[in-house]
Parts: sequence; structure tokens; C-alpha cells
Amino acid sequence: MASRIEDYGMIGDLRTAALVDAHGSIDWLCLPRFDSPACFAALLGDEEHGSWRLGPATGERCTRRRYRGDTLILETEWDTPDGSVRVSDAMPPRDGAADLVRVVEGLTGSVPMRTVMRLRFGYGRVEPWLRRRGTDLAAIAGPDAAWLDADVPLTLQDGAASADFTVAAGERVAFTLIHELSHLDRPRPPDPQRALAHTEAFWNDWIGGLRYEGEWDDAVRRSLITLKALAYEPTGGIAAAATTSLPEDLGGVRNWDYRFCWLRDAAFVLQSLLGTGFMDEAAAWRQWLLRAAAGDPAELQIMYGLDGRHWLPEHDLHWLPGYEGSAPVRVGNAASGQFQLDVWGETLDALHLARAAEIEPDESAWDLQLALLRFLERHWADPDDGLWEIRGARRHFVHSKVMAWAAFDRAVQAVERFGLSGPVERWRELRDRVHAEVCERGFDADRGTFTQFYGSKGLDAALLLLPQVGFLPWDDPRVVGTVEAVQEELTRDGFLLRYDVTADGGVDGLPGDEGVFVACTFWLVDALQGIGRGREARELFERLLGVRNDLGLLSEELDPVTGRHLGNTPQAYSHVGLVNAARHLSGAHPAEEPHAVRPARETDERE
Ligand SMILES: OC[C@H]1O[C@H](O[C@H]2O[C@H](CO)[C@@H](O)[C@H](O)[C@H]2O)[C@H](O)[C@@H](O)[C@@H]1O
Repeated sequence: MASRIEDYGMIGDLRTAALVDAHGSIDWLCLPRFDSPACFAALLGDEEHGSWRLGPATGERCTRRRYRGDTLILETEWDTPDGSVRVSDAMPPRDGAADLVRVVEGLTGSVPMRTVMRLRFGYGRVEPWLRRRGTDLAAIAGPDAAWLDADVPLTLQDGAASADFTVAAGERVAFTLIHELSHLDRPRPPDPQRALAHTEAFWNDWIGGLRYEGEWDDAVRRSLITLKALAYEPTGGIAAAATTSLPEDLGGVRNWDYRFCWLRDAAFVLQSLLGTGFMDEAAAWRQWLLRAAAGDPAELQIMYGLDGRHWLPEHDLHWLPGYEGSAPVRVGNAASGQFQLDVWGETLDALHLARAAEIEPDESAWDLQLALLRFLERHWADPDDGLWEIRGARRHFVHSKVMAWAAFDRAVQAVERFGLSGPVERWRELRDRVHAEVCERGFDADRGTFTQFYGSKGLDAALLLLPQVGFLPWDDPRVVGTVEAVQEELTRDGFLLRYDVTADGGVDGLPGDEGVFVACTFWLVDALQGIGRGREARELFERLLGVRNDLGLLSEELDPVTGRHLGNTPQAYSHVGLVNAARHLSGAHPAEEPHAVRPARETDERE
């Protein structure tokens, strides 16, 4: 059985990522890319679906673990009656085949160790043909080949490679797994120590680009490293999370594949990267966007593959039982075919931010913006599926309309501030028309709050973003009323739901319930700060820091009662929420965030 979601740490090489639990078991790894089939899929089944355990022979949970400094090298340590031992796990950033390096180091005494590796290609379905070559192992099936280089002799039995060995203080035993397409030659295995040193140098160099002088520095750095690790380096596309089908509702059907690039999520990531000095990633994402979204603007998708591919058909992996029985396990995502109006706004806002941050101009960026605006002019008044990707009836979601407003607003600014040419009068008129309609049809004057959609009784955490995009100022009574109503109605045990699944007769069209949404709770931090309730904002932020796992990682949702993490992990949305809230609470506002959480009135309670 898989570990708790919060028990997993992530290592990655900017093309894919592995999840390692607190017992030293790698239960998730897709090769060669995030969205490739997994060769270790025990996360969504059991060890027979593929895993690689390396730890003391007694099999206990580690005593402690941490990342080595500001890197993605995971150090897991055990204190046992026989002595202490450390396993360092890493995936060196690569330009060729994928390597996974595991180095065992004796710290004290002499510790009996055991490793068992079951490679199962094709998401746990395909048991490869195993052959031994000296102390090494070759595993081949279909398009995949993997080679395990070990410093100790391996035993092959029942489709598993295992080894029992003892490591004394000062000794090192290394294992290296390399993957390549099966028709290609075996790549040269890396030297494990050099691979660790290279990984360490890479991350130290990368984090050296950080420009952040606010509070909670450690948490911000770890979140940014996690975001960087979710960016697919060859193309600049950013994955929403490293996994598929970790459930939002344990035992339920709310299981989705997040190993794709959502324009919305990526736009949020871009904000936090731009706000902390990482211009290269922002430029790479813009180029990815220009390629992925090229073509007919009517065909703009809300998400694409990491290489920009459009077709992401959703299907079930019936042989995997799912995380704690949460079935189906899905790959692909049918939400890719949805109409989510907000995405036009987020994309145009992200391109606007990139321009304002003086990322090297690209003429096709404005051409793309013009095409997107032409589409939006014709479709902003249509009902849509909204940012929560509901699978129920389309509605006039307030957040979607506000993002249409933001799109026209940024277009006007592009002309006014940056001298670009376009039908600015028409955009001004549309901007004002959308604004008036939202204030009239999306605001419930009796309750003093904006609502989830026109005429809805339900509320929605995305309403907290209205002042952040500049739709209304923080001190507008309608904003204050909305923040208070959302907090009142959507808070569960101190954290925020994204919406109430039972409101309006079941808005999302899905059975079951779900946990509280981590990103939305960070948005509430921003909103409380924005309306001048700074002390409460800080308290909530600290509470959120407390639900990160021991490695600083956050999944998508939480069960607020048990504290268990839910949903895919680690999730970009959640880590963006952390970075942005820390920046806002610290008063760190980059010049180009005109509507960021700069409180309209001073936070009197802050002392
Ligand atoms: O809960 C229903 C939907 O859940 C997923 O969408 C969520 O994740 C996306 C990626 O982080 C995010 O952009 C979106 O706002 C979230 O609601 C899932 O991908 C959808 O298929 C599903 O309908």
C-alpha cells in the first residue's frame, strides 16, 4: 500500500520527477518525461505496480530527512540499533538519458541494508525482461529499457532485483538507474558522486538568481525550487503537478491527471517567478505559449501537453486500483476540451506582465494577443466551465467574466503604456461593459457579496481574486463584503474550500465531496491582508506553513480534520500561493503588480 501523500518527497531532473516516501521507497516515476507512462506506479496500486525500496533491512520509517540545502537532493537518514545510515537520492539535470542516483552512506556502526526494485513499465502493467550483466541489470520491454548499476551483487527473482548488504561508517554503496528507449544503445552510467555534485551545483547556481528580501525565506525558496522542478526544461512548459489521480476525495472519483501545462496555472507560476527575479523561466514559458497557442484563437485550449501538444484524451487505467482505492486512475484530461473563459484573461495578463518586466520583446506575442482579443470580443458573454473545470452545466461564472474584463483592460494598457496598436476605443467600451454587467448580475446586494455565477446562491474562492486583478479596489465595500462572506461560508476547520460542492444543487456535476483547497486558502491570506486584517492574514499564513510536509511540500488539497494531504502533489498552484502570500505579507511588491495586495488601509493589528 502506498504511503500517505504527505510522506512523499520529490526529486527531479527538470523533465520528470520521482516520489520517495519516508521508508526510502520510490513509488512514482514516469520516464522519460512527467507525462510518460510510469515505471514505478505503486503510488496508485501496490509494489507489484513498480517501486524501488532502499533502506535498512528492518524496513522502518526514517528518523529524519531533508533536502541538501537549496537543492533537490533528498537525504533520508535512519538511526538504528546497529548504527546510522543516510541515503541520498537525486536525479541530475540532464541533456540525454534519465538517471536516478541513490547513494548509501554509513554514518555510524554497521547497518544491514536491503534494496528491492520492481520495474514495471506502462504504468505498472508491463513486467520487463531482466538480465544480469556482472553486478548490473538490464530491464527491457517494448519501447523502454533501463539499466541498474549497483556496487553490490543483485539477485533476480520473481521479476524483482534485490540485494542485501551491510554498510559501515564511512562506506558508500551506490546505485544508478538509467533509462533510454530500447532501440538505442545503453547510455554511459554517470559516476554517482559526480552526479550528486553536479546536481548540487546546478541548484545552488539556480537559486542564486533569487531576488527576495521578505520573510519566510526558507519556505519561499523551497516552493520556488519545487516550481522550477515542475517546469519541463526542453520546452518551457510548466506541469501543474508531478502526479495523476491522487484523490481530492479519498476513495472517490475526483482523480485527475495534472501532468500537463494549464495556461492558468502557468500564468500564476509566472507571476511568482517574475516577482522573485527568475526572468529566464518566464521568457521560456512565453515562448512555449507562443508555440502551443499558435493557430486559430478559437482553438485555444486551457491546457496543453508539455511539448505543446493539443490532444490529451482522457482514459482510465483499469489495472491500477487507485490510491487507497480511489478509482478510476485517469491519464489525459477531458478538461482540455472545456471552454474556460478566464484563461484568455490570465494568458493576456501574463503576456502583459512579461512585457512590463521587460522580457525581451517578441513580435508574435502581440499578434497572439490580438487574435485572442478578437475571439474574446465575440465570446466573452458566453457561459463557460469556469476555472474549477466543472463537469456540470456551463454558467456565467463571475470570475470568468472578471478575467474577460482583465483581458480588455490589459489590451487598453498595452496601447496606452506600451504604444502598441489596436482598436483601443472598442476595448475600452468592452472593458466598461463587462464591468457593469458583472456588478449588476454577479453581485448579490442583499448579502453584500459577489456570487459564484450570475444568480447563484453559492460562493467561490476565486472571487477573492477580483481586487488582485484590479477589478475593484481593496477598500470597495463590495470587495470587503465578498471577502467576509467567502471566509464565513467556505471556511472548514480553519482552511478554505474552493466552493461548496452542494451549492446550487451540485454545481460541479460530480459525486462525492472534497478537501479544503490549499491555493484558495493562500488567496484568503492575500484578501485578509488586502482589506486590512493583517494579523489574521499572518495567522492563517502560519497555519498554512504548518501543513506543509516535513520537506516543505504541498499537495492540492487537505483534509482539515486529519491534516492529510489530498490531491496531486506537489502542486504548482499551492506553491505559487505560498510564494505570493509571503511576498504580499512582507510588503514586497514588484513595480509591475499594480493591484497586488497593497492594503488600502494600514494593517493596524500587525504589531
Ligand atoms: O475538480 C475538478 C477538476 O479538477 C482539476 O482541475 C483543477 O486543477 C487544475 C490544475 O491545477 C486547475 O487549473 C483547476 O483550477 C482545478 O480545478 C482537473 O484537472 C479537472 O479535470 C477536473 O475537472
